[in-house]
Amino acid sequence: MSTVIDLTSEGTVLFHPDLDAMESTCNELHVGNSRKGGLSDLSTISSIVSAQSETTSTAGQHHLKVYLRVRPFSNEEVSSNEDQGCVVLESAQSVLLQAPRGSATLKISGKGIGQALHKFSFSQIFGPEVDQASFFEGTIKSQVHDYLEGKNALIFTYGVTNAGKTHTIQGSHKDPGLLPRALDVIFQHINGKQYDQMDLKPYLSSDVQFLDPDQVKREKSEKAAVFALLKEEDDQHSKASGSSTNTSTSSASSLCFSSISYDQTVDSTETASDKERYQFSMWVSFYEIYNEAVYDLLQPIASGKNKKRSALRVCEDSTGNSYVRDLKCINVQSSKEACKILKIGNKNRSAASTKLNESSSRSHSIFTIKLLKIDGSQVQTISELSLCDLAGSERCNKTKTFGERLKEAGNINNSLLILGKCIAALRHNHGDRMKNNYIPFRESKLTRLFQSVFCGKGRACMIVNINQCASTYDETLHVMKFSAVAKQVVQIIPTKAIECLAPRLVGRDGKPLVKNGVIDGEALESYLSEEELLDEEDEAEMSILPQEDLLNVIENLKEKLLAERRRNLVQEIEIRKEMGDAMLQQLMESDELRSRQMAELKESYEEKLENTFELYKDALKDHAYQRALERIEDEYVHMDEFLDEQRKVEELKRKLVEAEDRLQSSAQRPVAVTMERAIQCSPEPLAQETSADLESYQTLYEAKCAAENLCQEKEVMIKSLEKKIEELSETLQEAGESFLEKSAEIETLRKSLAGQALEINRLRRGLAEKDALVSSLTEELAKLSKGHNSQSKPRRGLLANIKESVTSPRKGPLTRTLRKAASSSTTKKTPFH
Ligand SMILES: Nc1ncnc2c1ncn2[C@@H]1O[C@H](COP(=O)(O)OP(=O)(O)OP(=O)(O)O)[C@@H](O)[C@H]1O
Repeated sequence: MSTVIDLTSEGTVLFHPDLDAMESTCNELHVGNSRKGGLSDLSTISSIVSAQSETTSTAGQHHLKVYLRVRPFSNEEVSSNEDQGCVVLESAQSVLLQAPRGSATLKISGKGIGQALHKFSFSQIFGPEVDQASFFEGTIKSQVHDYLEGKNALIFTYGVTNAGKTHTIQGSHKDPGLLPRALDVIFQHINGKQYDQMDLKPYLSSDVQFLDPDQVKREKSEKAAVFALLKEEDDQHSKASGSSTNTSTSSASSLCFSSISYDQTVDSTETASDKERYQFSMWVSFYEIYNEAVYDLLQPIASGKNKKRSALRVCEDSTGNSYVRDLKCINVQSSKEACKILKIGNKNRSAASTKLNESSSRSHSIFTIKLLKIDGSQVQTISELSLCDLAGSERCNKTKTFGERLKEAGNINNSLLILGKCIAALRHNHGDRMKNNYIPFRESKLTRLFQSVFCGKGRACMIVNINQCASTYDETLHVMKFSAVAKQVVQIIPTKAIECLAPRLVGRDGKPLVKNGVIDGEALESYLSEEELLDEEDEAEMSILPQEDLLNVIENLKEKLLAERRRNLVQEIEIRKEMGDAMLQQLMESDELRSRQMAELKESYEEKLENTFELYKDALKDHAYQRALERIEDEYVHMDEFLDEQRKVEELKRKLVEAEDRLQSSAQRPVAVTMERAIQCSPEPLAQETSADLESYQTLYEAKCAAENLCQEKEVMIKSLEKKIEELSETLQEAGESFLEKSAEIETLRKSLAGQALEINRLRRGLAEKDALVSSLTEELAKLSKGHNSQSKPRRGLLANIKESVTSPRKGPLTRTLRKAASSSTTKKTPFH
């Protein structure tokens, strides 16, 4: 597919949402077919694109930063001839990709599809020689500083397996990556200003929960339990190795760092006294999205073969922001503690083997750091920094996956595809303000969780990791095309972001604690989404409610349920009716269209037939006329010549008659003998007379011979004329036969037309039957819906359970829900302090 670069539009490129079509800013060059100066031409386009990209970043608008990191070759790669110069770093912003021998790209470019050379531009490119510290400095350091100022940030890595994503995010013990470095910057900033109580905790997507002493106790024991996981592992390691030295090189067990130093100056508008006033509380969580299910990486994995990890739900709060429900969020007091959390999570991370990389991670892992900025007992801001290590972006065919692995690969590809679609739609919407394309955030867990950042609640930054291996060139090219689109995304971040992010403080059960200084129970309804409300009620204690209250609650719920069902049913009927109408309309339209098309077809066939018939007739006439002309030309004798000849023949005939007469008069003497004798011995007068006769005879004889010759010639001519006439008549006969054949053909075509007309009639009849069927179905549907309305039979499920909970002393979750609901309705309003 070729790149379409449209320099007239603001976004400069047109593209398909499909990833294969995402070739936006990549500038493809024809190898061996480049016009003179082609490279410079395209470079110009590229620079226009980048210039536009950078200059449109007005206040509040930021182009998504897309950084490229090229990892160095490993020794094995060098020895297996992976280095074929596929990646050429042109400058700090542009890179060339040259298809190597054997790559699919080169093969198809050889067939004239696509190109062998591609050029891409990035916010910044980091070559293989760039170390972790410089990479951190050049990429996310400024974002970490913004984060300390209360702004949200999302950093995600994208690339094929083995491209260096995990190395970039986590790094190793000796060479820590972005996450440990970010943690270090954060802790150096908040050092000495930590809020050491654990009674303020992030809640839902961006609120804060006030914990009572019991809850604080539970938090502490949960934290201890999580850290105990690492202790267990350490113990196992030391037992296994028989010494206290851990020599493992896996990132999961070796990540701990000690020697990071930075310039810790954080640009801030705050005064020194402001800075001193604030305290910070930091909470981290670590989870993964694997096969479209979210798992808490800090949840201990139950032992036993059939024990499955329980997946967490992605919910939305009343502001529409997604969060992972029941995700562990652990308070950390130092970067060391945070790193331990990372280590624990890594241990749990699913990483089964694929053909490409034994330790490849096929899940998206997300490490989130929430920072509360506290002024006394008031939470000023809550900011969130998420680092997401996306799963390898290679496609199923490359990894040769089967069964469960295929499903896994499909899910990875799907969520990355949805991410691609969202990015493309975001870019498209910005490019054309008139269009407001649907952005499919909700189609995958990953994009649901990223949605708020992409929609202005923070700044996102994408790190594209690539290797330079020839064998993964095609996948790498795919990654680059994806990033080319991402680079065009513009994020619009409200300038008053900090105020917007000021969190709400909620109580033990998640209810907002304050409204005009008083607890507001009613606000709870609007604050939590319906789904959330029910979920929260699940956990309420209900068994202590008196039976009467419970029955009331049940009645209430029953009424709500019935009303909801009625509403749903009406909606369903309406939708079905609309669909039926639409289908009918469509059928009618298509029938009309078909009839019209058939009539047009018939007309055009008839016209064609008539034209062909006329053509044949004309051709036959022409042919006959030409043949006749040819014959006339061949046999044409001028009239004068013909009359002359006739006259000569008449003359000769006359002479012949005279000669015969004379011959009769001298019949007693045979001419020849007399002549001879007269010549030899006769007297003079006789001789004279005889010689005159002889001369006359001779002339006559010659004339007779000439006349005979002429007659013969004429006879020959007459015969040849007769022959020609015969031939002419044969030709005419042939022409007549071919005319008859053509007429027969025309007749057959006419018959087939009549057959088609019959078929049309049959189709029409079929359509009428279908119409009848549709109307009968519609009637049936109407009847059904009436019947449904009148039936409205109660379902067991929820009500049965509720009733069961009333009669049974067992504490089920629903019982608890009702109890809590009832207790919340009777709660006294108390002022907040
Ligand atoms: N910049 C770099 N410098 C040196 N080595 C690197 C660099 N980037 C990656 N590596 C090495 O390359 C190998 C693969 O890297 P890594 O595991 O981070 O890839 P990945 O993209 O995360 O793969 P996966 O998708 O399977 O998780 C590792 O051995 C890593 O140490």
